Amino acid sequence: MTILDKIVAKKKIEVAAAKAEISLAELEKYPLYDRTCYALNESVLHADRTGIIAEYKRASPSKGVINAVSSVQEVVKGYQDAGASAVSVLTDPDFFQGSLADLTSAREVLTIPLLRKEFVIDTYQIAEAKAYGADIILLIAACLTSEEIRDFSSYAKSLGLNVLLEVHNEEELNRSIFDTIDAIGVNNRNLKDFSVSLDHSYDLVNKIPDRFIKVSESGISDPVTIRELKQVGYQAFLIGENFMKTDDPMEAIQAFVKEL
Ligand SMILES: O=C(O)c1ccccc1NCC(=O)[C@H](O)[C@H](O)COP(=O)(O)O
Repeated sequence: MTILDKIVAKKKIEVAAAKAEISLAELEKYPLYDRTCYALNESVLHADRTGIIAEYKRASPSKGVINAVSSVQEVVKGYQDAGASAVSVLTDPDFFQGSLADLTSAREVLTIPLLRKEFVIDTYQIAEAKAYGADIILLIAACLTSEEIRDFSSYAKSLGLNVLLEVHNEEELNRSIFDTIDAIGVNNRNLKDFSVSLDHSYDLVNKIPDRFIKVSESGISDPVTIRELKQVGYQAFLIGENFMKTDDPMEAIQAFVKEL
């Protein structure tokens, strides 16, 4: 069983428990559910922003605890002030020590798009994303069928959310392209064995149609890499650990941005 299989198995139990506790009808009455989302493409293409989607990440399956002390509001506000185009907040409790409360805390201090970084396997989680403050949902091709990607992205768009599709190889890309997707991210990390290689981004960039925002995800730790990825066609860059592993993620992103 791969780590992704374990995460998805646990997620099914978690989603069933959430549905039993709070119905969809109740979620739809949450104050944040009734709101216009910030547009990911506008923020990424905005001249004053960097293209960085900066992630709040306490822990991960590959690294264990990364940062147990920095508060979510302090960090995401620092990311925004440094010029991030969007912020990503992990909401998985078991493998990443995240929560929906983190998402709402981030929403309270942000005026840029907010991604619910989650393993979505059910439309209920998409409604949750809206109700707890996200503007963007992630659909990971490695744990979804083509039909699920079509249906989930269509439902997300009906709620006014932005959709980021994550792929790791050409097979996943070719079976996952729908007009209800806004951005396509190439994950440089293999979610089955944790190996990281930027070659995945370089290999796939020209196979992604230009109408989608192109995002390179994971394993980015050097501003020079951003310049190189921009040259081949990427507009956005998902970075977590490089900032979160420091004592001061706000200072770390500022220093990084100065070198771009
Ligand atoms: O980060 C992990 O160990 C991981 C393991 C299994 C599934 C997903 C995982 N990470 C999620 C992500 O995609 C990253 O948090 C994100 O792309 C940022 O990556 P990084 O800059 O390398 O922290």
